[in-house]
Amino acid sequence: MSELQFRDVPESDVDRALELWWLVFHDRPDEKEKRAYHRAMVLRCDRVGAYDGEALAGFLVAHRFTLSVPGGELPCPGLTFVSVAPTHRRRGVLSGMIAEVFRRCAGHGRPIVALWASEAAIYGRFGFGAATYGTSVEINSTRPLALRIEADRRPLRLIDPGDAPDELGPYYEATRTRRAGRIARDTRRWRGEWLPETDEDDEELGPPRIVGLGAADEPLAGYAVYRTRREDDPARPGTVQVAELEADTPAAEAALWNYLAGIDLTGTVRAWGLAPDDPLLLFATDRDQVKAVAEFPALWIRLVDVGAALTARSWAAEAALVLEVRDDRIPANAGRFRLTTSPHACTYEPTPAPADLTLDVRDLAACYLGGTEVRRLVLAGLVTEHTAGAAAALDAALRTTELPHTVDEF
Ligand SMILES: CC(=O)SCCNC(=O)CCNC(=O)[C@H](O)C(C)(C)COP(=O)(O)OP(=O)(O)OC[C@H]1O[C@@H](n2cnc3c(N)ncnc32)[C@H](O)[C@@H]1OP(=O)(O)O
Repeated sequence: MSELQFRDVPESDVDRALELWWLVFHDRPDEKEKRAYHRAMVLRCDRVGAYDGEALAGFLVAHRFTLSVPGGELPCPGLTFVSVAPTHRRRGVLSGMIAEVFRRCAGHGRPIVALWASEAAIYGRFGFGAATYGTSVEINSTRPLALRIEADRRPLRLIDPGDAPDELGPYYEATRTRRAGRIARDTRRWRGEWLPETDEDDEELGPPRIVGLGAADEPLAGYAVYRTRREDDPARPGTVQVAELEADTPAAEAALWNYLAGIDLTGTVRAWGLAPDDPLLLFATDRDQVKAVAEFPALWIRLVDVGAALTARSWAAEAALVLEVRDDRIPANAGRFRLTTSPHACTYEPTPAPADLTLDVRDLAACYLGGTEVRRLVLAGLVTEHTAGAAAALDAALRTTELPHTVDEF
């Protein structure tokens, strides 16, 4: 292996980069239409290649996303298609590509980077922390869904997927201000990622269906995007697979779950990634009927420029704390800094003062959107609290009304 070079992947190399992606994910090259879709998507992204001479040993792309953070949003490269040739594994190819991404972000107004990990063990070493979690839920819908609250009685209506970007887009945008961790979706993303006729991960599922709450001349009060699976054996009921459910109120949410659980010829509703604080988990009468079957780290965040990231979000309470941050990949983040927060302002300045808390940059990333409590990390032995009450003070400042959450896997 000659010395690796980490550089841009020109358009002329995109086809072999896609071949590498199919190879490492044990996938079959897409059919023509899908191939063109992926090619066009990759061309819209920033691209990093690891070149061993002329051979492409590694590849990744960064979507140019905008991510909601508490109180606002930030530009956020979204890493995906991370692929290292099987001939070049464990020789620092991924490490070199990630370092190149960080170089491109630092000082360019991109203080955070996000990804979904193929394996949870990979990205912590690079300073990524799991910033949102998903809860997979399974509902036994062979009997009526038992709920402790009254469902909203407004009419339900089916929405043509073709109209979804216009009908659901503005509603989804509004939810981004409620929950951190959500990426802005343009029409192309709605159509390409959310509403393709065939589900990429499960081709046996039917086409996308959308139900909205509220009459056609009323503002939407909630919606669900779902697909159904028909069983060939008439003795076995089918499945409703929920991709996304958003609602204004618990009553609106109850109406949508009632609808999904009531679809004829189905006996199970599965939702793969609800927010851990989704109201369904509390207002379901029978938690044997509505079961949380898995919890998983969803969106991973890296604070590439800790100061810029911290001062860009809003804060729920006043705090004045010295943080000692460890970051062995980006030295500018490492050291002691005084964090001063209030609901109106935030400063973050280097200081020689002794630390109240010592923490790794990956753990700060896990707490950044408000999804993980610092106190829990102290209890787990990951964060050191030098001043009693410092973790509680930081938690009070980080707190958000609703937990961060996203189902926009990329
Ligand atoms: C955001 C996304 O796209 S996620 C998709 C990630 N890609 C895949 O899973 C496709 C198949 N796998 C691959 O292409 C490669 O094995 C990769 C990308 C996971 C790793 O690439 P490599 O070039 O081998 O990683 P690299 O040599 O830089 O390893 C860096 C460190 O991570 C560790 N590491 C790498 N892969 C893994 C893994 N799968 N599990 C645990 N640790 C890992 C290495 O041991 C090394 O540890 P060290 O720093 O203690 O020595």
